[in-house]
Amino acid sequence: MSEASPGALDIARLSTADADFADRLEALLAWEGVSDDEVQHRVAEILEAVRTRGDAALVEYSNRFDRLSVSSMAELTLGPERLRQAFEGLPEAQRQALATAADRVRRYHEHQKPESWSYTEADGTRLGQQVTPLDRAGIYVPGGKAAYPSSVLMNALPAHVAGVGEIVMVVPTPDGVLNELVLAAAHLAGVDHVFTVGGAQAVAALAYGTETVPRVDKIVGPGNIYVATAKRAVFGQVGIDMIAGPSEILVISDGGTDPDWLAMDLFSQAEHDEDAQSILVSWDDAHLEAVAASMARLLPTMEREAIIRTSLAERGALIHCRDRAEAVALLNRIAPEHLELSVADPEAWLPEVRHAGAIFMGRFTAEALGDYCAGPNHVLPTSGTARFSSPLGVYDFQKRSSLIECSAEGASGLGPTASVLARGESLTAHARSAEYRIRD
Ligand SMILES: NC(=O)c1ccc[n+]([C@@H]2O[C@H](COP(=O)([O-])OP(=O)(O)OC[C@H]3O[C@@H](n4cnc5c(N)ncnc54)[C@H](O)[C@@H]3O)[C@@H](O)[C@H]2O)c1
Ligand SMILES: N[C@H](CO)Cc1c[nH]c[nH+]1
Ligand SMILES: [Zn+2]
Repeated sequence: MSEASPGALDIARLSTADADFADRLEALLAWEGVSDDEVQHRVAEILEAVRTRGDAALVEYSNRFDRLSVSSMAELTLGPERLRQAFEGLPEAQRQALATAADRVRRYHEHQKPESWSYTEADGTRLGQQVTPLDRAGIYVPGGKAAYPSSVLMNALPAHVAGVGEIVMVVPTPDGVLNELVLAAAHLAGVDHVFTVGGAQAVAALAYGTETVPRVDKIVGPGNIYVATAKRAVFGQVGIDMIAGPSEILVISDGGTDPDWLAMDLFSQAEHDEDAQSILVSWDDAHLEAVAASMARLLPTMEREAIIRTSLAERGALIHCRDRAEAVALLNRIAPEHLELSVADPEAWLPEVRHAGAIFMGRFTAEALGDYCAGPNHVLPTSGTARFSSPLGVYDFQKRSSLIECSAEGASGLGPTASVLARGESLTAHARSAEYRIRD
C-alpha cells in the first residue's frame, strides 16, 4: 500500500473483475492485532512485573508510557466524589447528551437480559439453567489517542443491567490529562472504582490484582495492540469479552446516497486510528467516482486529516463489484465490525447478511449514531471475528449454571442408561453411583 500524500486522495481502487482481485482483497484485510513478536515480548514482561511487584510496577509503567510523574497509586485513583463533581461540572448540553445516550443504551440492553429457566418432566425431574451475574468486572476504556466517554457507557451499562456486583474501570490519562466527560460518564454508569492506568499494565492489574486494584473476574473493552495482546495473554486467569481492535466500516451503496454523506461515514471510522479500515463497495462506477471526489474535497476540512489520510492510504479501499450478489459475497467475506447498507431496500438484504458486528440499515442510519446513542453496543468484533463473535452485551457479564434435580423415580429411570455408558468408559464408580439409585 502507498504512503499518504497531502492534497490528493490516496486510497486503493479494486474491482472484482480484476484477475488479482482475490489476492488484493486478502492483502487489504490482513491485519493481526496481536501477533507482533516484539509487542508480545514487551507485554509478557509488563504482565510479569505487575503480577509480581503490583502497585510499584503499575506506577512505573504508567509514568513511562503515559508520561506521568506520580509516586503512588493514590495519585492514580479516583473516588466517587470526584466522578460526581465531573458530572455536575459539565456544561448543560454535555450533561444532557450523556444522560440521553445512557438512557437509550440502558433501555436497549434491558431487552438482552436472559432469564433463568427450568422445566419439569413427567416423573418430577426438574432441569434448567440459572443465570448469575459476575461478582466483579473490569472495564478497559481506551484513552491513548482519543478519549471515549461513550465507551464508558457501552462497557459499564450492560454490566449494570446484568447485575454485576462491582465494576472497576481503568483508563489511561496520557500526560496526566483527565477527561471530565469520561469521569462524568463513569458517574452516570455507576462505576465503583476508577484507576487512571492503561495499556498492558492496566490489564495485568485487573487480571492479577495489586495492593490497590482489586482482581476482577472478567476484563472487557476495546484497546490498542498492547491492550489486545495483554487481554489474550491473561485469558484463563480471567475471562475476556473479545479482541476488539481498530475500528472498521464497510459501506455498501446502491448509488442513491449523497456522496458527501458516504465520504463522511468512511472518514468517521478512519479518524479513530491510522490502523482503522474504511471500505466502500458499489456496482455503480460513477457513484464510486463521486464519493472519491467528495472525499478529496472534504479531507482538508477534517480536524484529524493526517490520521484519516494514513488510514485510507494504508487500509482503505473503494471496490467496484458487478452486482448486488457480489456485494453480498464480499460483505460476508469481510465480516466487518460495522456494515452500512446504504441501499433502498436494506430489509431485503438482511437474510443474506451472515457476518457483521452491527448492521446499519438505510441511508439515514449513519454509523456514528450507533457509536454514541442509538442504543446497541459499540464494542464490536473486528478483523473478521464477527464470523464467531457478537457485540458486547449483558450476556458477557453473566454466566449460566445448569440445574438438575432428579426425583426418586427420575433417578431410577436414568440409572440404567448412565450405568451402561459409564461401564463402557470403564468408570466403575460412576456406574455404581448411578446404580445405587435404581429402584428394585
Ligand atoms: N472496537 C471498539 O469498540 C472501539 C471503541 C473505541 C476505540 N477503539 C479502538 O481502540 C484503540 C484505542 O487505542 P489508543 O492507543 O487510543 O488507547 P489505549 O488506551 O488502547 O492504549 C493506550 C495505552 O497503550 C500503552 N502503550 C502505548 N505505547 C506503548 C508502548 N510503546 N509500549 C507499551 N505500551 C504502550 C500505554 O500504556 C497507553 O496507556 C484504537 O485502535 C481505536 O480504534 C475501538
Ligand atoms: N467506532 C468505535 C467502535 O469501533 C466507537 C466509538 C467511540 N467513539 C466514537 N466511536
Ligand atoms: Zn467511531
